[in-house]
Amino acid sequence: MTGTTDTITGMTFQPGRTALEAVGLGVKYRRRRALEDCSFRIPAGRVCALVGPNGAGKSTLLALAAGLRRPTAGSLTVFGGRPGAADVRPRIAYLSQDKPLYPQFTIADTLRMGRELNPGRWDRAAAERMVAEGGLSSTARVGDLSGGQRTRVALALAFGKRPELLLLDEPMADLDPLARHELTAALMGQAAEHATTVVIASHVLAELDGICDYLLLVADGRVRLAGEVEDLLAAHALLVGRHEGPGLPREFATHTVVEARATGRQLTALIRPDGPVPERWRVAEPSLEELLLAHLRAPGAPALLAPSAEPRTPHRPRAQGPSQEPRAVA
Ligand SMILES: Nc1ncnc2c1ncn2[C@@H]1O[C@H](COP(=O)(O)OP(=O)(O)OP(=O)(O)O)[C@@H](O)[C@H]1O
Repeated sequence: MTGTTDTITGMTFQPGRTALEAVGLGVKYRRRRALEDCSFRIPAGRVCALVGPNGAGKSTLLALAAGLRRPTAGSLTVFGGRPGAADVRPRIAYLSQDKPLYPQFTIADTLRMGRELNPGRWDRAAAERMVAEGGLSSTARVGDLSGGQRTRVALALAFGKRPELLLLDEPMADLDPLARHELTAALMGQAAEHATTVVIASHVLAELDGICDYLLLVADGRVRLAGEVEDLLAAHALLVGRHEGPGLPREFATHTVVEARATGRQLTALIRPDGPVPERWRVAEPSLEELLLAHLRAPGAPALLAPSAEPRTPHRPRAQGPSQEPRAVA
């Protein structure tokens, strides 16, 4: 496999291949708009953080990518195909927030089901390792497990499928810190070993730092930031300086101000600099958490797509007809 190795994640990725591409993507639930005119691309082999406030559209986006829902406008493709298509679906593993499992099954029954549902691609060793590392007995009933233990079994099913695209909807929410740490390591190991593309929705911003090399920030159904974490961080600057009177300092006029906050006599601003910043400001590159928090607090800030996140398919808006109405989840 030809590709470049990421220095943070150790993963091999192929910048030319596209895992996910959205063009003018929209979803409406009856009258409610969950996603609107979203266009972005996630290159294959990336570990992408999907971030946004409650109700931003993250779960909707993951359900679309898993082929469980259809867009009401635009398109979303996975490895160039329709997510629900017979040749694409086996390449995707999706772990929803509610992690559906059969409570009456034992862990062994559950893994056997995984093997039967994924003939020819089931990685028994990976699935069993995931269960064993949690100290779980294969004879334990799923219904008797704690929330975190069920998450582990659900992840074992997802890993066992040996997916090319792993979609995780807040997978760590009910795990204790140690289990989170272990599962993150297992996830990264799997992803690095098999060059899996991972899209992971999470509200725990600190947890994403160091795991993810790609970012998709959505707010109010729209894409706000998309691209390599490194590039997005480098495109921003955190300024700290003296607050002199009301309003934004005049020297900010040439820059894009994402957010500016005054605390007493101090002003802290996250900007996208366009040219030099006067010396009176202390300038630092923001952390991922600072970048995300500033954008979450300032939903009106202009969106930014890195070149690698620009879709390659041209956007041709179509009139919406009855055939584009929402359909039931498969
Ligand atoms: N089945 C549904 N029927 C009607 N509206 C829905 C449905 N599912 C989601 N929505 C609405 O669509 C919008 C996006 O929801 P979604 O669950 O995708 O957001 P989210 O970013 O995953 O939120 P959270 O972080 O709270 O999980 C919200 O306004 C939500 O109320």
